[in-house]
Parts: sequence; structure tokens; C-alpha cells
Amino acid sequence: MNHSVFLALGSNIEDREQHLASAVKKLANHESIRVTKISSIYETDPVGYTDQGKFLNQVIQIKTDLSALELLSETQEIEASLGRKREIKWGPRTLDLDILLYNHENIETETLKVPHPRMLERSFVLIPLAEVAPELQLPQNHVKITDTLDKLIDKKGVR
Ligand SMILES: Nc1nc2nc(S)n(CCO)c2c(=O)[nH]1
Repeated sequence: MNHSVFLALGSNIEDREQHLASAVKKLANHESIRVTKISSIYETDPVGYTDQGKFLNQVIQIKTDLSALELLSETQEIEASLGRKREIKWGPRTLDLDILLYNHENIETETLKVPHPRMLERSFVLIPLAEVAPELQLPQNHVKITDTLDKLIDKKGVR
């Protein structure tokens, strides 16, 4: 298992906790994936499309032998198996399973961008990520995740 990957999970359709737990279990049961770190679960107000229920968000670290694109098809399969219907693009979802970081690689294909393009402005991603990997240096800016989080909080004026 020589690739370190961080995944973001989110759900705002009940049973939210069950959807997150099922996704982690499916990943852990995959023969080429080992779940190595699991963050706390955070209840967060929806950002972007705000006319929807609160999310539960979580970040996990996995070690895997899968390539990034092989992992993407596994995550899409798990989303589909939990009933993910892409009705409204930014609308409610049973489960979102996003690849945040794949080693320290920059990947850009039609179907996959890593590091996740919106992760630096998402406190619902950065806070659980900082919990499981406080020493992580982000490939985008080579800044420690905890310092990036401080900047985001300053910018939003939340203290
Ligand atoms: N708080 C919160 N807001 C969100 N808006 C979208 S879209 N999403 C889905 C992210 O891919 C979320 C989310 O996971 N959490």
C-alpha cells in the first residue's frame, strides 16, 4: 500500500451518520485499500447551494495500491451504491466522496483534479484534515495545513 490519500466525506440526506460509516466500511473492505486515519464527524452549514440541510463532514486517510483513477472509480461506485443521485449539481446528497490529496501529486485529467480544486476555501474540509494530519504540508502552497486554516479563519473573520 504505497500511496497515501486523503478523502473528504459529506452527507446531508438521512441517515447521514450511517452513510458516512457505510462508505468508510466499504473502503476498509476493499483488498487494495487500508483506512489509516479517521477524523471526527463535523456538522456544518451548507456552503455554495445553501437551500439544503446541514452536512456531516469527515476526512479520512487511506493507504492504497490503486492508481488515482482506479481509486476514483471505486469512490464513484461507493457513492452510487449509497444512492447518490446527481439531481441538483450542488444539491443534497446521500454521500459525497472526494479525493483531496494523492501523495503530493498534482493530477489533472478530464475526470479528476488533485489536489481538490476547492479544498483550500472549505473549512468543512480543512478542519477535519488538520485533525488527522496537522503536520501536513499542502502541495498547493507548501504551507502547513494548520497555517492554511488560520488564514482561512482570519479571512472569514471567525475567531
Ligand atoms: N458544509 C458543506 N457544504 C457543502 N456544499 C457542498 S456542494 N458540499 C458537497 C461537497 O462536495 C458540501 C459539504 O460537504 N459540506
